[in-house]
Amino acid sequence: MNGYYPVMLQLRGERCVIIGGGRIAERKVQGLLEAGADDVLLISPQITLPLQKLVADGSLQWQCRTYQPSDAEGARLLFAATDDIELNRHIADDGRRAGAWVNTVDESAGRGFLNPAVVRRGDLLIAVSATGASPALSIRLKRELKQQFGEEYKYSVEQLRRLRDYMKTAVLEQSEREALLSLAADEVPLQSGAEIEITAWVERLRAKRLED
Ligand SMILES: C[C@@]1(CC(=O)O)c2cc3[nH]c(cc4nc(cc5[nH]c(cc(n2)[C@H]1CCC(=O)O)[C@@](C)(CC(=O)O)[C@@H]5CCC(=O)O)C(CC(=O)O)=C4CCC(=O)O)c(CCC(=O)O)c3CC(=O)O
Ligand SMILES: NC(=O)C1=CN([C@@H]2O[C@H](COP(=O)(O)OP(=O)(O)OC[C@H]3O[C@@H](n4cnc5c(N)ncnc54)[C@H](O)[C@@H]3O)[C@@H](O)[C@H]2O)C=CC1
Repeated sequence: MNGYYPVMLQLRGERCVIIGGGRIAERKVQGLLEAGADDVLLISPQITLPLQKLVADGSLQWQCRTYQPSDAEGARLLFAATDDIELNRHIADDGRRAGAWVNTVDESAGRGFLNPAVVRRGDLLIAVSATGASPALSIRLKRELKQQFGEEYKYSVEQLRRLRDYMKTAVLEQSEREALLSLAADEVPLQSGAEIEITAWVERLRAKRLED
């Protein structure tokens, strides 16, 4: 079995290298930038118009040339995103030898990582993967999740974070903190509006806990 282990990576300061500059490379670059990656290098003799715009505004570094094996060196994440399966396989091998995590956009995948379909609502990040069996299913589930977890979750998760930060110092007993945070999570999605007054919220949750 080829298993998969989900993780949330922080990419700030980490070098991400994409080989190829077509529609698929464009989607990979967009995903990286949405995740806060700030050292993204793309190598390709041709790139799409949206990619050119990202180069122009400084979000993306571009070397206008074909791939060479040393490109894998120093990459944390490496994307083999050309339209040449053989070449993608070579890029993947070079990348693994250089110690990078490799994403291959075609069936030459082999060992490495896959990109899930992603819904972002502020700090809430929902990722779905059919691990290669069906990108179409991942896209459908993403559409459904977007409807189920609307924009109001951004506000809700912000408030939950504030509450939790506050409780770390204000509610010292761990079992109580856990119970209150669990009750607060049950209240989500919150009606978005002004910032919730935290001490009143904690008192309300305490009262609710006693009721239960
Ligand atoms: C294994 C994986 C590796 C990887 O790329 O990470 C992979 C591989 C392949 N995709 C192919 C096809 C398509 N992929 C998409 C779309 C997405 N593909 C994504 C991920 C993944 N795709 C990984 C597995 C994820 C999983 O299974 O859940 C998404 C979720 C994330 C992303 O790419 O960032 C993104 C949606 C983003 C969004 O909308 O949110 C579309 C639709 C479209 O482009 O609009 C099509 C056309 C329809 C179809 O074929 O189903 C092909 C055949 C290529 C060919 O025919 O030549 C291969 C190669 C193969 O399977 O052999
Ligand atoms: N993973 C996924 O979600 C999907 C993957 N695919 C696969 O992705 C591949 C790429 O698709 P597109 O981006 O639409 O293709 P495309 O033809 O638009 O782009 C290919 C890019 O690779 C570059 N390239 C070619 N040779 C190169 C080299 N030696 N060095 C550096 N760059 C080079 C080209 O200049 C071009 O920018 C497809 O062949 C297909 O197998 C297709 C659909 C979805």
